Amino acid sequence: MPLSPFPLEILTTDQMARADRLTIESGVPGIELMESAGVALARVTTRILQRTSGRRVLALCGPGNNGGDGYVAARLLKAQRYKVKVASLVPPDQLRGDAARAAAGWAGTLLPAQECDFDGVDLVIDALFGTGLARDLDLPAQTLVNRLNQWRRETKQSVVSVDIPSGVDGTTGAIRGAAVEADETVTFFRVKTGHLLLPGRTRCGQLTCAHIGIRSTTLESMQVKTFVNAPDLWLSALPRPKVDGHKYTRGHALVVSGGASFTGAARLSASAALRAGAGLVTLASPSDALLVNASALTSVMVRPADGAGGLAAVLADERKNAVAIGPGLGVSEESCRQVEVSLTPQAYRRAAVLDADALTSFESDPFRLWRATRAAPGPVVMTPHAGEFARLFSECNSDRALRSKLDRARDAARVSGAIVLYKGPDTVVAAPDGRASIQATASPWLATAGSGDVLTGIVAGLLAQRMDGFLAASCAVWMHTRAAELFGPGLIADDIIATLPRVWRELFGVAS
Ligand SMILES: NC(=O)C1=CN([C@@H]2O[C@H](COP(=O)(O)OP(=O)(O)OC[C@H]3O[C@@H](n4cnc5c(N)ncnc54)[C@H](O)[C@@H]3O)[C@@H](O)[C@H]2O)[C@@H](O)CC1
Ligand SMILES: Nc1ncnc2c1ncn2[C@@H]1O[C@H](COP(=O)(O)OP(=O)(O)O)[C@@H](O)[C@H]1O
Ligand SMILES: [K+]
Repeated sequence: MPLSPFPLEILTTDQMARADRLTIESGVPGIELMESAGVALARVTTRILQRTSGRRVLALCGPGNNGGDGYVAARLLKAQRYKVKVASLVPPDQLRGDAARAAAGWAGTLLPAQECDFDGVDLVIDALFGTGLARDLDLPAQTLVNRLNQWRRETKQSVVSVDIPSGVDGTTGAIRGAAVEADETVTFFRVKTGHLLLPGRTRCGQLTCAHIGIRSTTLESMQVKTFVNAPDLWLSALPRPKVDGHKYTRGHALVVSGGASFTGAARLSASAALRAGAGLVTLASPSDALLVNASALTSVMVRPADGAGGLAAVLADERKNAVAIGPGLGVSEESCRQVEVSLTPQAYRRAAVLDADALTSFESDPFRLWRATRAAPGPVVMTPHAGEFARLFSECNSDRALRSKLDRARDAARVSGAIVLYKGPDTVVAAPDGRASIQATASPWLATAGSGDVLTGIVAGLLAQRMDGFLAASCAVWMHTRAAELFGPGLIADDIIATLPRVWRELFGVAS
């Protein structure tokens, strides 16, 4: 299990441009960086060509430095006796700076991209646009990209994108008119937000991040707060049971159940909280659901609690240091009151996870919820999916073409004062202090009823063990995905819970 597939920091395109600039100012010539980028690109390309026994390469080169990388790789591949052609989107005399120097080093076939022919080509290098893409592709570029995608689908030949598939916005992950569908993408120094956020993520294919001589220290002045969600981010904060500990030192999570016909969701959360390591888990159940809950649970305790008053009575026990509320709760005024009770300021730092109906119940008055989340005594994690996010954070959700999921989640964290875990295949966790993580792997098997309830429980279990709220939410997302990856096809929500021990074994480095 790799601790992280990439270095942890994720950059915007502006931050990447700054890292380039600082490196060049520190004395490394830009052409050297471009040469290293071309070497990394040629290496990935050669690996694919050897695997597929391909020999004929077409490099599509654009007007900027991304095109420059393409020229360097073309030269290196030709030197290895591959049959290489370059097709340029602009007349080469329009190139400037390092890109012009790289193009001057190309001594082979050069055609206008609009006239290029994909027939007989084994692999295409997409070096049209990289992180300098500033607007939607114009029509000729869109036509070229669409032709390339069609050729790839029909022939099943490979496309390798330089830095980012052309047409994907490197910061938001949005598609600017049209975008290349790549089999592999080679980026440099650090991944960009647009590589990990949808829909850009689906265009990258296999993503690798190459070292080209930019030093990590260039990031020191930038205060990067966006991270790949991987064990490196939170492993040192992961709770471990202590030899001299007991169940109360591992925390006590309280999960709030819905009424008699909606109990399954909260039971999934409760069992997941236990598997995530909470020492004790209690299910607070309406009286009419007590029997069904009690008969379906063994390790989880069940206590009667009717409405907000009943919940307040159960929560009078300070040892219950994390609450999970929302799955199967029902949308109602009483649910709002139960959420407010869960977040009531206390002398001690009780944490809370709000999901599903705990969020939707505040749809008509989100500010009422923000008042409660802002006043809460401990970390609060909200876990909306896209629908719940749109309902609750309509103000943060505007300008979707310009503002990424990451930006919107950060705004939501700022207005609510809570940690926002915005679900989806590209789950973002954003904290009010500006930290954010993006999950870099996804398992489509998670798209199954109840998997969100399990995630809520995992977050609650980690919070009960007093893990930092942002790290607990990020870790929960990773464990949830990892369990789904390990289990694979056929997964239902219960299987995520059953697979958590394997995930723990991996994290603690114990052979299974
Ligand atoms: N600056 C550096 O030191 C390094 C940069 N590298 C490469 O340089 C790339 C960034 O280079 P650039 O900043 O030159 O940017 P790009 O090469 O991504 O594209 C910028 C060029 O495209 C034009 N352009 C932008 N959007 C357009 C659109 N929609 N339609 C038509 N033209 C458009 C711009 O006017 C500019 O001429 C990276 O992606 C990477 O591949 C690498 O060589 C590593 C080192
Ligand atoms: N296609 C997908 N790929 C990866 N993860 C997904 C996908 N679809 C859903 N998920 C994840 O599955 C979970 C579903 O949660 P949610 O929508 O609340 O479902 P439910 O309410 O049924 O539990 C979330 O963690 C979400 O990120
Ligand atoms: K590209």
